[in-house]
Amino acid sequence: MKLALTIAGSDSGGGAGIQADIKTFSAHGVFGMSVITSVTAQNTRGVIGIEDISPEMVSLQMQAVFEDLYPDAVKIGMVSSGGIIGAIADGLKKYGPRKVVLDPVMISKGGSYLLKPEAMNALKDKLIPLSLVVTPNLMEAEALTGMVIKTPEDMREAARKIIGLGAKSVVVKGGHLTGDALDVFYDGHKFYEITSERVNTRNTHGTGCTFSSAIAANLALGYDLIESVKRAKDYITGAIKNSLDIGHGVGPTNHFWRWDNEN
Ligand SMILES: Nc1ncnc2c1ncn2[C@@H]1O[C@H](COP(=O)(O)OP(=O)(O)O)[C@@H](O)[C@H]1O
Ligand SMILES: Cc1ncc(COP(=O)(O)OP(=O)(O)O)c(N)n1
Repeated sequence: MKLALTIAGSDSGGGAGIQADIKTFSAHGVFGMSVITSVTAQNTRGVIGIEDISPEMVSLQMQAVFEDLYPDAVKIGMVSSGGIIGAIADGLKKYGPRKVVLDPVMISKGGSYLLKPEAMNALKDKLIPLSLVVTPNLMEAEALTGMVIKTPEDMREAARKIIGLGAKSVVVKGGHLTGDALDVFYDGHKFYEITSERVNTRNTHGTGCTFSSAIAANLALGYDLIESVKRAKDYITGAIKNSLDIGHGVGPTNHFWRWDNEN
């Protein structure tokens, strides 16, 4: 059995964060574990409350996981504060996992800050250099680079700049552009354009979480990085095509679509 760890926030509505990550790991046949950074009161309509876990408790959760169940891959999502980022960075340096996927979550679709603005520099300086791949959406790539991103060439330029921050590789996600859903992967040497048809749905809650945890699941299974990104793209496309019209707002991705289609 392969093991994957998510270090992220809890979404009470089950569509994003830890809950989306664990469902994604399970759908890949990977045993999921969690280090919870923050508890959000959230549903398909948005976030109504956030309470962070203490940095000390984040460190203890990492200790508990790494000193017994050492993960084959790690995904990092909502990290909220500078103190939590420091605790995660210290844990990563102490335990040394190599396959680390960083989804630099900043603001929810509804506009709530999931990363405190004053923690942006800590994310850049402490977590990006420890990651194998960073997966910003367009707004996150703009915040990391100071660029305005509107075209695939802008996405490639942003990817170059993010490699300049110390990332080993990057996927700039084009989910918020128009036209095909184009993601740009760059490993510092070569660009890959990974495209799918755009699914016409409002139910896209948790897309970034699902995509990054699918990359981590595939890395845990032993696929190389570019193959893991391609397989994650197939997974997220299916999860959006079959997304769930539940709740009264933006519904979540569906992790049971392969199972549903087979049964
Ligand atoms: N409507 C859509 N149709 C197909 N793919 C999409 C759609 N929206 C997002 N994606 C894909 O989902 C993944 C997550 O992207 P995105 O939604 O931009 O992330 P985030 O949730 O971090 O904002 C990317 O692979 C992106 O291309
Ligand atoms: C607890 C928590 N973590 C991350 C997110 C962001 O999720 P994401 O997949 O980027 O999607 P949306 O918020 O944009 O739906 C979150 N909302 N909650």
